[in-house]
Amino acid sequence: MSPAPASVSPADSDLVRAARGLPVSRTPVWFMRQAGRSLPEYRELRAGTKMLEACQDPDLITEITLQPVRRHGVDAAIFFSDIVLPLVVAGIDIEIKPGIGPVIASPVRTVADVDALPELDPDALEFIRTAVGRLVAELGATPLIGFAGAPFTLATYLIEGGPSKEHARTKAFMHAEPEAWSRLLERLAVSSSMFLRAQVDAGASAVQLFDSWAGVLSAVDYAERVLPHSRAVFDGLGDRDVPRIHFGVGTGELLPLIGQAGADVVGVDWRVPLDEAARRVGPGYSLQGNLDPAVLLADRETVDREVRRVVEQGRAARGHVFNLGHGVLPDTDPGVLTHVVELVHELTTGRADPTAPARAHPTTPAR
Ligand SMILES: Cc1c2[nH]c(c1CCC(=O)O)Cc1[nH]c(c(CCC(=O)O)c1C)Cc1[nH]c(c(CCC(=O)O)c1C)Cc1[nH]c(c(C)c1CCC(=O)O)C2
Repeated sequence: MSPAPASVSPADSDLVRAARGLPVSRTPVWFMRQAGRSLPEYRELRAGTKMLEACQDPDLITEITLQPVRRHGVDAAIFFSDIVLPLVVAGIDIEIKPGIGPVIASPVRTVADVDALPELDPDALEFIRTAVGRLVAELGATPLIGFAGAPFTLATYLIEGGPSKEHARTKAFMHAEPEAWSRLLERLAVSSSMFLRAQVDAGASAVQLFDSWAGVLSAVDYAERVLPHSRAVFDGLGDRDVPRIHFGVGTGELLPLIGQAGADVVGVDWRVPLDEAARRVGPGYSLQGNLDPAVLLADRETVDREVRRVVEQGRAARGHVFNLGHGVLPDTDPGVLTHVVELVHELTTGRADPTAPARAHPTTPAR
């Protein structure tokens, strides 16, 4: 692991600088779902504790968040929690079932269901502030990314009752009950924003808003019925000076819009190469992504080739935060993640001049 130099503060880290389009010492790397999933030390620590209980225990949150930073030397920690956590704290009956995802006991199907949703009390987020405070003290110069779920993606879980491929009930509700839809998303924006503020006020150095399933929408529906509510989440941060990352899967058609929600960084999945993504998002945004997580299951030569391609294509962006195009798959060998961090650092160290040729043969030892 190669920790950031002690003299650098998280606010001046490569992650924050890349997010703002400022020069970096090397391309920063972190992985969505780096905590949990593939790490044996995570499975050991989590054994016997339900996911949503772990997310409310400051000791477990702190330790699980730190595990991938220690092991991989990533350039950022992501707060260990879940997008549904604010809803759970508000009193909605949700369980995260292993291998499935969030399951809602009483799905939101009617206008009355929307109006009956409980509100989140900011005082109930004290454990979040405690955990973030501890983490920031432990992390030193490594930035902590706070996160929340975007209103649309949260609405899909509430309306479908659990994970879904088509999101048909969600889209039907959006079209059939436009007023209740907008009330639902407004309320979700309030709780996601509160969740983000709790993390930032306790010391998180950047935030990511996950609109994982926004890619199922047309650009028109997204622009009219979803984007304003995502913008409300970011607006709720007021003048808190932290970079804002906004990510969704399958958002190729939405890339020109995603940034307009108020992002500094647009997260891109593997479907659109980063040089093309840079054209689609337009000037004024950095990019995050976009190695296909499935590539990490391939041989080392393939991994290296794809990492190099992403690094090269990322040079088209104002700033590049290296990441996967979606979360780490559970079967991923943690050793490969560590290798990717090392390779990206090696390929980009001392490459302040983006036109300089990449080294053909990195010295990273084979597995
Ligand atoms: C859609 C979504 C959810 N949760 C999240 C999203 C957006 C990101 C994305 O698109 O992947 C966000 C999330 N969930 C989790 C984190 C922690 C930080 C990190 O990224 O490392 C983050 C940022 C922990 C988690 N969230 C979950 C786990 C696995 C549960 C476990 O370890 O028992 C973890 C570590 C559970 C979860 N929670 C959710 C799903 C779909 C699942 C997967 C179920 C499974 O595959 O087991 C909802």
